[in-house]
Amino acid sequence: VFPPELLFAFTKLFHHFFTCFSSYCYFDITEIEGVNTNELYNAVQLYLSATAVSSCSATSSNRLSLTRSLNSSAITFGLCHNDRLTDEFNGVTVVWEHIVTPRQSQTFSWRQLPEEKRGFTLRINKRDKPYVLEPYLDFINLKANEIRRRNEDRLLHTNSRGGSLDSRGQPWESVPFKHPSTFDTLAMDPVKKAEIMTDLRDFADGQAFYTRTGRAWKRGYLLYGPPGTGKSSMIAAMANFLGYDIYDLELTEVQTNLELRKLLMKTSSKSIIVIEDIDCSINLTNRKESNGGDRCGFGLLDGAPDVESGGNGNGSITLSGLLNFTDGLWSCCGSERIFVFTTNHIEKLDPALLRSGRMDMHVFMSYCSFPSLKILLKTYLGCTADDVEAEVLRRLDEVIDAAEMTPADVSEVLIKNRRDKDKALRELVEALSVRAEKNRSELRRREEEEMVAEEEKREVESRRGCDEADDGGCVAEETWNGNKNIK
Ligand SMILES: Nc1ncnc2c1ncn2[C@@H]1O[C@H](COP(=O)(O)OP(=O)(O)OP(=O)(O)O)[C@@H](O)[C@H]1O
Ligand SMILES: [Mg+2]
Repeated sequence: VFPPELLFAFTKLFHHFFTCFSSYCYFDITEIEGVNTNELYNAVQLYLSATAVSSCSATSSNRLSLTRSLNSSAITFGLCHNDRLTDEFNGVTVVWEHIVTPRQSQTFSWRQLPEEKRGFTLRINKRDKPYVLEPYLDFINLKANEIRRRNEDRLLHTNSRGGSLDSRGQPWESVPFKHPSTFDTLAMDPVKKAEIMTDLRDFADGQAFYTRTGRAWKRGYLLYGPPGTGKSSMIAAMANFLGYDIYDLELTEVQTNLELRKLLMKTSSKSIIVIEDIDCSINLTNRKESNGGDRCGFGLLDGAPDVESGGNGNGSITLSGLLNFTDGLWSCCGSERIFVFTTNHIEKLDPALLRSGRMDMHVFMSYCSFPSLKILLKTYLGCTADDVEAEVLRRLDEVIDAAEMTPADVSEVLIKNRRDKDKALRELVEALSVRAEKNRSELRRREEEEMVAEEEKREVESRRGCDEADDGGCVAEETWNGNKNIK
């Protein structure tokens, strides 16, 4: 009945009247501001998605919307249109309302806008506003970033172009990281595994501790052991456990210490920086030429010379360059980073690289032990120790250590026979027994060889002793005779 102008004026007046007497203040956070997406809207949406699912009863209805964005493996929950949610922060209760209204027909815009106008309205008591609003919004941003990281798939970065930059000024190339390895599937001693998981959790939650103790927020792990014992799988499990990205640093592609430093500066926080096979990631022949005769190239190996042509770190990668990379001033240009080095030969590495502060935790990845075998049986055959015949279990326990088989070899036997559990176990016992017998006979052969060598050595020594004794005897006699003669 009202003409539109009058209705508008009336609404405005009512709103003004209402605001004057209301004890609440309202904040509108619209999805699009002008033509730009409002970051705060996205943050609030993510934050409320976590709050909504944990407190479904706090919403004004029992309905939540579900979404999954492209390439994300996580599902997010959201408030339905025009729904409300009550939240609490520092003892203050606030109310969120999700408001969706149809957009008026568009005239011209540089950007196609959605058909609906979406926004959140935050209701706070006026007396709480001065001390709650800002910290609450900061808190929301922080939580939203955490959720974003959890929802997004991990990224695997690599420096395949060495240290040179692409058109966006990035030295790293990235692909989605979808390695399925987790600590549940990793076969290793459960006590050691729990220790590593606690260490990682303490590290991730340890910002205050690192600040208080004046340490850079970083940690180094050295994974060492024979090939196929799960070093790379462990790195993937670590990344999945913490939700960190991985930077796989190919050292052979990096030419200078400066490039190495630039690569480090371009890594993000909450990431794992990996150098695999650190003892042999260098092409010795190429390095020999460019280094002008440095026999070990990078000088990473124990006792190798640390030649730095030019003296300013610009000539080639050196041990000192790598040491600074892991524990120098530049290593803390970001935060919350883990360095992981892997090697098959720990004894070849320079002690400086292994010291605490650089490699804080040394993890030996061993041949398959009985506890590790039980984990593999569970993941590959879906059976626990109780499902396996006592005699078979006893036999496995008997031969597993002597067999010195890697988890990679054991899992190969299980993969081949995964459809027939009994056959898999039979073949595994067979393979382990054969390997154990081979190792034992090899050991016997070596012991016999050592015994023979020892025997020969003793014989030679006793013959030499005898000869010397003979020689000594003659001399003594001669001397005696001589002396006697002289006498
Ligand atoms: N401890 C383990 N737990 C579960 N699976 C393992 C383990 N060790 C090896 N494997 C299996 O064997 C394969 C090889 O393992 P991985 O690449 O992690 O070994 P590695 O120690 O990194 O070997 P290398 O020293 O040759 O790089 C993987 O596909 C993995 O499935
Ligand atoms: Mg590996």
